Amino acid sequence: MDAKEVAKHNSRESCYVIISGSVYDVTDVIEDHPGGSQAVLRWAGRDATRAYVPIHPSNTLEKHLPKDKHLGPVDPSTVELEKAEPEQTKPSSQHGVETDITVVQNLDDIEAVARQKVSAKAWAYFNSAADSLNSFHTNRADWSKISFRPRILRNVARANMKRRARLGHPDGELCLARGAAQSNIVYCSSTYSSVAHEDLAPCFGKSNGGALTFQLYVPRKKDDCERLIKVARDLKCKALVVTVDTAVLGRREEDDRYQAQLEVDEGRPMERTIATNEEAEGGVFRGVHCSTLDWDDIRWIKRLWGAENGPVYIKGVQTAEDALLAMREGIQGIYLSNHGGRQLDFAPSSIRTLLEIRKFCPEVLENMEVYLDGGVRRGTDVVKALCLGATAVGLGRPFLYALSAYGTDGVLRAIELLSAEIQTTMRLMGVTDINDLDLRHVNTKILERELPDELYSHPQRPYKL
Ligand SMILES: Cc1cc2nc3c(=O)[nH]c(=O)nc-3n(C[C@H](O)[C@H](O)[C@H](O)COP(=O)(O)O)c2cc1C
Repeated sequence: MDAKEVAKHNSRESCYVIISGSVYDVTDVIEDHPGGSQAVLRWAGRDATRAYVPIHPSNTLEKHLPKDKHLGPVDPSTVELEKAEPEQTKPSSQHGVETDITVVQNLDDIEAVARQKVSAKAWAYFNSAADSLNSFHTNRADWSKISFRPRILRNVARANMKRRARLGHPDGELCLARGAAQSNIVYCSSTYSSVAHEDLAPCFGKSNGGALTFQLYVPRKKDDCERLIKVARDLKCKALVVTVDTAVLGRREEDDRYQAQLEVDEGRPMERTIATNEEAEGGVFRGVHCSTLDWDDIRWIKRLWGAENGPVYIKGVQTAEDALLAMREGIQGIYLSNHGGRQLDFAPSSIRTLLEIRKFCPEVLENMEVYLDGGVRRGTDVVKALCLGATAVGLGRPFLYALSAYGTDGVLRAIELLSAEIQTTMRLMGVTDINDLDLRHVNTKILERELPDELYSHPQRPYKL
């Protein structure tokens, strides 16, 4: 096909794109695209290879686009070369000098290297958070409201760091999976992993450690949901982690601003659809996830997954009430998270939610696995979470940064640094076994003062869980 012919199909009504020398009719999938319709329409009638390839698993088109929409090769002599996006790559430091991996001493150092290395587009995506960034900043600030109560004169020459944990949350790429497997860490692969799930699974072969779990964004169509759960089951993922805090997508302004400016610079301003929910259709608002998701759906998902395949966890719990409801529903574990501050602004940090659970329904901690993430950057953060009863913690951005800065080596370095910090913290607290960490070892008074006095209740309108 001639590229001029492709260029005619440049609208919502008829949308062709060129990817790696082939033409595809993507008209029918515009509305279902996880990045929103604009992400596709931006490339309507054009060569989308450079935008598409880095973030999609290689088999995506085969899997999601019917064969009759694969329109065959484009005549290469008719394709105009697309201008490279500005700032696609940057020197590794302001002075153009590589920072050796041995120089980075903590996760913030790694983030600083990544910031220098990644494209402006990637930075905007990784770093962005909702609205005024309050949740994002609180996630880090709340850790400093808890202090330790160290004990002295204990022999800490040996420290046991092993703990039975079934879930963590580094975000998903092949290097992350390899790093997790090598370091015996649980890896939770995103629904939108840019590496096919089938390619991640072998990293967790018999001779390796760690475990693969599957994060599920519930799509609006039931059969899409069934298909995803089947993928997770077929790959023998050890747990299903259902993300429940994305009924609508938070507004990540840094990311949106970056994209919009790019369009303006290229003379193609975006459609002004952002603030309205007029596109909402079939129970979906701003985004592609199911906006009608409720406890009935969770029951359905649990049945579909099957108890014999491992636990189902829900990710995005932000109150004691919902933790209690999850327990009553017989959910095996909850994952306290505000999505790294990317969803609701002014959401509680997960450590605050954990403290709230301790205060109002400590039985949750006896009966369920409780994971958390958000702003975990130091071994001291991890130790505080464990003292308060978390089963394990997850990290999002730090591993994206580690991967961006140094590939798999960066992931291993980040794990090494964090692990060393945890050990040092434990020893300086006089603790030799990670399983001995408990409430005795922390002072939570400052953060406790900021918790509600009670779960809201009104004489005429009694509180409904
Ligand atoms: C770039 C990026 C992509 C993310 N993608 C997903 C996702 O696909 N599914 C999900 O449940 N959470 C996703 N999250 C949220 C993370 O799983 C995690 O909850 C959060 O990043 C933890 O906060 P932290 O980045 O401060 O460690 C994403 C976060 C970032 C920064």
